[in-house]
Amino acid sequence: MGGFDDDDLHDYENEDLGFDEDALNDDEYDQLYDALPKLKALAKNYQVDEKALKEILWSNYFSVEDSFEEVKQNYKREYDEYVWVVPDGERPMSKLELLAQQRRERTGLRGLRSEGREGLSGLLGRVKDTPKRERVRRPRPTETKQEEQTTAPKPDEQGVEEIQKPEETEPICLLPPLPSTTSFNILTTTPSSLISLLFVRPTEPPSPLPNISLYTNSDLAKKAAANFAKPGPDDRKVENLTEKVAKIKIKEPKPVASKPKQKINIDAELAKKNSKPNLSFVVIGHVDSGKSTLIGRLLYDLGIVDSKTLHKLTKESDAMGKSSFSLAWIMDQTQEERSRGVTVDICQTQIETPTQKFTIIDSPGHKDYVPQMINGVSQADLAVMNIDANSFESGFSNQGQTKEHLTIAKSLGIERCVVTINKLDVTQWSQTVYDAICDQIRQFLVDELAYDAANLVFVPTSGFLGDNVVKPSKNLSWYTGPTLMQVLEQENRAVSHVVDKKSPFVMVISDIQESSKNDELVISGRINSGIIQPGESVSISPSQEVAVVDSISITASSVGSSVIKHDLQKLAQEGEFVELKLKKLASCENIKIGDVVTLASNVLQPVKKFKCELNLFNIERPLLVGTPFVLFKNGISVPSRLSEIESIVTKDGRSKKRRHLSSNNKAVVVVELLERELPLLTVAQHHKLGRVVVRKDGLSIGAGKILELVA
Ligand SMILES: Nc1nc2c(ncn2[C@@H]2O[C@H](COP(=O)(O)OP(=O)(O)OP(=O)(O)O)[C@@H](O)[C@H]2O)c(=O)[nH]1
Repeated sequence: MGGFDDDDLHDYENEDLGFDEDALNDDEYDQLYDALPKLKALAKNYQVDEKALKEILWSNYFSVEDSFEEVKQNYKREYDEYVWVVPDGERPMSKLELLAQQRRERTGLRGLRSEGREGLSGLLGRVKDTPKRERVRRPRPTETKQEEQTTAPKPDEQGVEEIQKPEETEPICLLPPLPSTTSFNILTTTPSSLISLLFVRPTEPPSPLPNISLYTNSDLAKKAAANFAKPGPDDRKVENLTEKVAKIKIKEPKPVASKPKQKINIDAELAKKNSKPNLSFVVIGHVDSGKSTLIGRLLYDLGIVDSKTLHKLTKESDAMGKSSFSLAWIMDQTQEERSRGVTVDICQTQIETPTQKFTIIDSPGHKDYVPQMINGVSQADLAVMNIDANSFESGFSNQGQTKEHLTIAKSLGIERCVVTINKLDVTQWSQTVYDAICDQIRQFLVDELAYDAANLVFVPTSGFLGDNVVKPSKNLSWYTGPTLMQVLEQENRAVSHVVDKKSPFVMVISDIQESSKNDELVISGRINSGIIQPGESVSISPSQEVAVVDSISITASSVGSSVIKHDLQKLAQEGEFVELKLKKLASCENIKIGDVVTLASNVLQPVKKFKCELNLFNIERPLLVGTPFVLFKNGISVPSRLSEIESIVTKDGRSKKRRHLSSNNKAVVVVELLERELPLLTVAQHHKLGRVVVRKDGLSIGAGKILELVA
């Protein structure tokens, strides 16, 4: 793969890459016209034209079976009686075939095409060749190593991999070049925005975490070599990768003293913390479904927001003509959010009941703020999908965000989901409406996203009036299940797990507060794995800055009290949202949101490329090697491109070569980050941090699991 600059990306936007019939060599022409009638016969009941069939054959290496699979996936079937099937021998000729026939008539040549027709072999596109001239055959991915060795070019045959003598000896006369085929448009009949993901249930459990091993200098090379030592189906590629991974250079961090300030009994401290399970949940859903109001109501009814505060917010919202937003303003705190009545960024708050702890993340529902919503989901264990019962269809349609949010949540490793059917006051508390919505959402979650039905809970609510949020509702007499708060307590117990204190410490920075001192900074985020104590030294990737953790604090409110407490911690553990005060930094400027903090003894090396299993949603244009997109990871976005398509994975688990990716494909690909390196973990190292979302032109087009890091 050669270099790729910004100009290339702009060029790509206006260019149709991929199939060009004129560029086929003779061998490919033979294969195309051998396979085309067979594919046409199979696809006769599908709304697909001949040009598209040719392109599909080309992209599937002329395999009729694979091409037909692609036709079935991407093209509508039409009723037999509407299809006028012309017998092959009588059908009108395409422009290409007409030219070929003219040529045959002039040369008297016979070709190889099956079914009694003369083939195009040796005729089209090669017309400028003289009969004596040797032809070049391009390599095919299915060719074996051995074949490559026997056909390896000699030094004086640069670029020529196999020399074929022409079989025909008759003189070939020249024809004008064929008009070029320009468009590559095989997915135009695909519904444009239906989001649907073929999700394969991960084999590893969602939590607790598998052991994460962050590699030190020599570990990395050893581990990579060991991983790749076993022979695989694609040995040659694996060997190359091993070589690349082994060459990763790891910067040695500057030595910083790493000793906890205080000697504590770690097990006792962890036992104390774990006596209260801790759940982080994100509220997602279509714009205006009532997410902020629902959270505001929860906080108010738990006594965390007092009447005085709510009264003040009601007066302020009244003054702005937005009185219905008073509860929402508990979470929507910025001027922009309040004046527009729309949540713009995530807002997070921690609360503590007598028996449990919760982190609540409010996310934006507007389609322009999906990146912020992705950030919120990546910090949560559980999603609460909030549905507006009064306008369910607009949120659930392909233009709405309900399906997109659910798809992203599942792709980012959220295995449990609570669905609140909200604003039921507007539907006169109708059970029929509630049941119908539950059925549709359940079907989507189970059938399309492969959620386990046992991990889904449905709750009817009115956030505005407070029905069934914390207090049971008198209006919902037909509902006998738990309130939303009771469901959250059940879920907290279900997801809680014992933290492995030996897991390496990893934390993604979600916020930074500057300090008046040059070598100090306060960073906050959720601890993704392991434990940390004041006094220990940390490394921050990608800059590899090192610092000492001076103090650790947690900010939370207790149920029944509106006082917000900032508690200093002797130790912090996985799952907690913390503020770390860092000292002795050589430079604060290099530290950014999305950076990854590890212990200084476990440096995480940033990379520019990674291999990943990419699950595509419904997309309008095929993805080809070189296609640019934006990668979302750790709360930041990075311009990237598809660097290599290794294979696509069929529904029955077989892998196939393919030159492009289309809707709902699952593929193993290599992604290249274009502007900066990122510190990444594979999905085997961390179930959640090893996942990415990709977007293009403002739409989420797919999600991936990182399989390997490539230098
Ligand atoms: N009738 C009724 N109205 C509600 C309910 N919940 C919220 N609303 C109203 O719906 C509007 C939007 O509420 P928000 O809480 O801002 O909605 P949101 O989902 O947080 O909005 P975004 O974050 O911008 O997507 C406000 O006018 C609320 O008063 C409810 O249960 N019943």
